[in-house]
Amino acid sequence: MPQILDGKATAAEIKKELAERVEALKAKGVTAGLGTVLVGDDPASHSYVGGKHRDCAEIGIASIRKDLPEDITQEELEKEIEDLNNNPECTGYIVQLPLPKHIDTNRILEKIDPDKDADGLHPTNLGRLVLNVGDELDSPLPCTPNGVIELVERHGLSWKGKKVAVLGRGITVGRPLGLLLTRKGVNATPTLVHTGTEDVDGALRDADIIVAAVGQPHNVKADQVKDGAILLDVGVSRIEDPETGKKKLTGDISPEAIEKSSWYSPNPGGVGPMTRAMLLVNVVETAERMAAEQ
Ligand SMILES: Nc1nc2c(c(=O)[nH]1)N[C@@H](CN(C=O)c1ccc(C(=O)N[C@@H](CCC(=O)O)C(=O)O)cc1)CN2
Repeated sequence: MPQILDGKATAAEIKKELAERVEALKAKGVTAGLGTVLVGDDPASHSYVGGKHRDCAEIGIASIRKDLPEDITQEELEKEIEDLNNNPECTGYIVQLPLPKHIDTNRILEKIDPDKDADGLHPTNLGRLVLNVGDELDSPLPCTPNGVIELVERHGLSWKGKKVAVLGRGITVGRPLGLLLTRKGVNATPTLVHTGTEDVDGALRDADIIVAAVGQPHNVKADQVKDGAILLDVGVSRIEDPETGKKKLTGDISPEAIEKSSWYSPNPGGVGPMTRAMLLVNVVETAERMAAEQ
């Protein structure tokens, strides 16, 4: 019977720890403040950003919210970014992804002040992750990959020496996760599996741990998973529930594959809540660095 990697409970534990650090910052006269930039009307993005602000309120972090129209120009959006760079009440911020197609996302990410980058997606911070394999990092880590690592470790499991197949090579999950897995404190051996991979089945069957982040419902099948593997389900899809006829969230891993695992993260309730918790970690750590420099 597979055991559950409980993201909700683990995120709650992390938030409790962070609330104490937020209080300690306040005692030093520093209030951490998260800014969010949300462009357009995508309901899922609105719901994620709403969740981020609720989390902040729960642990005493202030909120600055910029909800902007779908037809905003690149130049106007860059001005909004500049505004957050210069706002002392905003100690860290994120630009909710994806952005509309007419916006150059990489140029926007590059405009974020790397010292206020709460998502760890600025090229300087990704570069620090590439350059520094061994020592403690004093820069933010991308939230979902960091949440995946933490979720496994907080259940008493280790990545050390494990063969890990990461399904997907996107910028918010697959690519940075590959970098995190090879850090000296983690010491796993990742294989990035993507649309150009010839032997997908072989790579998955060989893996001790599979992280699936493609957003295709039940894409990982039982015959692709070795008995006792650990399965982390990151991708999200909305499918029709055959019993109710209503849309429901589901992950990339099929129920039959989960049956063969030793541990799995449910979706929803696994990596999603950890993504939110790791954002709070970045906001608190950024504010702590600012406080230390005062
Ligand atoms: N700037 C960023 N954009 C996006 C990121 C990111 O890390 N930074 N990741 C995703 C979306 N995301 C956060 O922004 C996110 C996704 C899912 C969840 C979550 O808690 N999901 C719940 C289910 C929620 C529901 O019921 O709708 C779960 O898995 O239990 C949180 C955050 C893309 N964009």
